[in-house]
Amino acid sequence: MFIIASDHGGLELKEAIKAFLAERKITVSDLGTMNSDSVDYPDYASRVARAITHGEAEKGILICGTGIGMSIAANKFPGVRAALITDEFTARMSKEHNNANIIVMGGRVLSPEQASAMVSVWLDATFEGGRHQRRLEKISEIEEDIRQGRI
Ligand SMILES: O=C(CO)[C@H](O)[C@H](O)[C@H](O)COP(=O)(O)O
Repeated sequence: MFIIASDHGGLELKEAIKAFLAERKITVSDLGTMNSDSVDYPDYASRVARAITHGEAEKGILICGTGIGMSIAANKFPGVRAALITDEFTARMSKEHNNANIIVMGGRVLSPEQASAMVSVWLDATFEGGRHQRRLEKISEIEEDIRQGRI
């Protein structure tokens, strides 16, 4: 499953990305927010990140004003690799090197055209594995150390 969420600062960009994905016949589930009322980004980061942690979704998109708060919150969840991307290069790297299962963007930073191109690059890219897999395993070891109370 592919899921998306935003706060009020990312609402407009979320709608633009949903329209772009619909054009490409890609199904995405919208976990909110659904209107421009002010909300708290950790609540929406949690909806997407929790689903990734529990294996209920394979990939997600999060959008707030800058993308910063969503990134901080989402990366608290085990197994989540949420990448704050800023352009097509970081979008591609986030998959090829980091195997990001969530991309995060700033609704007050990017135009709909920029963001759609970045989503497209991320969806089409492939994780390279190899040395990058070794590095991801080290991140998983950090998570395990935290779980076991060693950190
Ligand atoms: O998390 C953020 C910043 O780190 C997001 O940009 C939020 O969307 C932003 O903080 C919301 O700000 P607002 O003044 O409450 O609209």
